[in-house]
Amino acid sequence: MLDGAALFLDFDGTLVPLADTPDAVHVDDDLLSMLVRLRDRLDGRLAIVSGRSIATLRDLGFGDFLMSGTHGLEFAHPGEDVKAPPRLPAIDAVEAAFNDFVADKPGLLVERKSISVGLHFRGAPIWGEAAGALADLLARDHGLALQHGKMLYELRPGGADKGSALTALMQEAPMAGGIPVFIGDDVTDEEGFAAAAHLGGAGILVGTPRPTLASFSLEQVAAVRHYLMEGAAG
Ligand SMILES: O=P(O)(O)OC[C@H]1O[C@H](O[C@H]2O[C@H](CO)[C@@H](O)[C@H](O)[C@H]2O)[C@H](O)[C@@H](O)[C@@H]1O
Repeated sequence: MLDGAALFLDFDGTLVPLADTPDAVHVDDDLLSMLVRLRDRLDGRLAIVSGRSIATLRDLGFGDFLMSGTHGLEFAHPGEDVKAPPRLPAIDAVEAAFNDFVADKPGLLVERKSISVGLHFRGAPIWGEAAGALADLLARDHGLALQHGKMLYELRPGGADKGSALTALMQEAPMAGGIPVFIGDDVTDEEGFAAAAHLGGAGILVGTPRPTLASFSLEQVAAVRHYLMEGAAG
């Protein structure tokens, strides 16, 4: 089924299971070597499209891959510099406000990212509503985009999403000419599903069924890995 595809892969919750904290995920060598084999079969048409920053994705082992990071704001080809907007002073102000908020609330976590900042409440779900209210207020005060995630609120510059990333990458080598297939699990992946469908391809939703713009589904990360492995083996 993947023959002819231009494959766009989300990271957290798609290639690796969700973990308690952002730093607790593990990328195994088997995953990386399988993705390399699959990319070879697809004549290079494989990209990682994540909410993570490209710096973090490179640290996790994806340095050799075409990538878009921070929900469509960053781009990088293997071995090349990251193309990204600058880190705004407003992001530093939000990070300071988030740090004040979490100071007396064990379990909450502030994730400093290259050009954005996340407030995680997986470790203290009781604070989810208050975290959302704060994130919403700060987004409006500072003119930033509020990105919803899984047990996460993230503030970032607007003007891009995973759909715009897919559309941009489809216009150039190596993705151009393929049929776009976007695999992801989160709400931030919905724009990717929509853009893939708009260009004649499709989205694949990972995880529990929900209203989605994806046309297909896979039930969990293990099923994604199996599906990709079969694609890599041909
Ligand atoms: O677009 P993705 O690759 O799925 O990245 C989205 C966000 O993923 C990370 O947060 C999520 O995964 C964490 C580790 O499993 C989990 O603890 C957290 O609850 C999830 O929301 C990452 O930390 C964010 O920066 C990404 O934006």
